[in-house]
Amino acid sequence: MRVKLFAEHQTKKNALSLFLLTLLFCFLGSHLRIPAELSLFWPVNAIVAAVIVRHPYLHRIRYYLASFAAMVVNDTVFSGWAWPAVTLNIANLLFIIISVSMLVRHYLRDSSRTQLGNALRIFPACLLAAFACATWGGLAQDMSFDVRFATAWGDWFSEQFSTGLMLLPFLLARGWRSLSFAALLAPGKWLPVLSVLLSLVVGAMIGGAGSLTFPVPALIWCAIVLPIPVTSLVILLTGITEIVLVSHGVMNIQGNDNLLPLSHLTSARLGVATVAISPLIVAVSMDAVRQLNQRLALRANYDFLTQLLSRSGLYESLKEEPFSAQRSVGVILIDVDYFKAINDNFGHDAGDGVLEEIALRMQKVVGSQGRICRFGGEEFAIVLFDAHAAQLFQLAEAVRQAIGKEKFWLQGNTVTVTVSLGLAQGRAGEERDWHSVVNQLVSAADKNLYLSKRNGRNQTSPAFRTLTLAGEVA
Ligand SMILES: Nc1nc2c(ncn2[C@@H]2O[C@H](COP(=O)(O)OP(=O)(O)OP(=O)(O)O)[C@@H](O)[C@H]2O)c(=O)[nH]1
Repeated sequence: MRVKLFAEHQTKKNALSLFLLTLLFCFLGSHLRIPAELSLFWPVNAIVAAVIVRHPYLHRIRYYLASFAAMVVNDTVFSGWAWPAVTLNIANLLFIIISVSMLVRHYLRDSSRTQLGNALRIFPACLLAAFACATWGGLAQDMSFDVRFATAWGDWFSEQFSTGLMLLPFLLARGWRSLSFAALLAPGKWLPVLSVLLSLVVGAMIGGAGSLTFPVPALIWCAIVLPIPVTSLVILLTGITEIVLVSHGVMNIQGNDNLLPLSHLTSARLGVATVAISPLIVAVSMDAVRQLNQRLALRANYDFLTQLLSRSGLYESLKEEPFSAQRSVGVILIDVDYFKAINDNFGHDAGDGVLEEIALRMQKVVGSQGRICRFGGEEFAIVLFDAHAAQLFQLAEAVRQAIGKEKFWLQGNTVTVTVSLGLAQGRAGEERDWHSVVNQLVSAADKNLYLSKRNGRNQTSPAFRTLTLAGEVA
């Protein structure tokens, strides 16, 4: 049974749940204090912010006050603070209010496909929220604990900014339910996670300023192969581990007393190298995306069966043809005669074979004179630029004869296959691109093709003596 902590119209339940949730994480956060007044980790602010962003009806003053009350209670009871419990927690409240205000609208609007956009918004939200929080917290700590403002500000800012940046992407990530845990067990998926672990160990052994960056390439590898929710979890755990290792002196970023006898400079150099590898990994992944796009474009622009241009491929290729209102363009539309009978008598595969063979024969005849495209089903089109009407007609006749003259071999039978053709020719005139010119010529050629069919098939219409340049298409 799932326990729902929040429901839209249950004010008391929502306030109590938020109070208890805040109290629980404040308690945990307080016990991470080492040994000074402030915590090593203060996850409460990011957690409460994420809860409110996920349940936007909690974005109300009363719920912020419930959360604030829990923080004050925790500090009063467990730390014995009185006035500082109020002043310091206003800083925490500022972080929550500012980050929620900057994220709540986008979170509702963004679909799971725009998770990246979501993640990118978290950066400025954490920056501003941490800035405000650190400024108030620094002043409050200066007054209550006599700590220098600059030192306190630095502590607050770095802690809130890093904790927010680590926790919020994880807490706001969508798509957990659609994850397949079996798929995550594939070596390709857990190897990058293992690399993150190894780089943390190596970082701890080498020490020095560069060691913090060692997991970066492995994290980018995770980002490339793992789903966003899992990547955000790995990033969160890596960040927490590094902070804990540094705070406990295991990862010595000062460069002294490291486990291996390596100098400060060696660590820095290794860190720089690690940072340099990361863009390379991103570049490799971008290249893979580009190749995929090219393959998809190729698939859309070419007909799988005949390897001729598809209809969209034809129109796409027309964009490369220099446009001029004076140039003439011709269209030959070709339709196989009684093709249904071929399918019915010899089967669909034999029909496919005929289409492939027709494509080959057309390519032999047309060569580089024009563009051939499979226009659909058993219909083809040839587009020819700057040709006279006579050339267009002669090419159409050559195609018709190349197909009709030599028999086709179908399942041990020789079969004559013929085609009917329709022609149209014109100039751009008022039109602004070849796409619309050719479109209109195809309609005209289709009417002529119908004439060829009606007059007995295996012929070209109009006959040469009646084919004249149609003039301007428009
Ligand atoms: N094998 C095969 N058949 C196809 C393909 N695309 C369309 N067809 C078939 O082509 C046939 C076209 O039939 P119709 O439009 O009746 O024309 P037809 O039999 O060629 O007769 P006419 O055009 O009037 O001479 C249909 O049976 C379609 O199923 C394909 O890719 N492969």
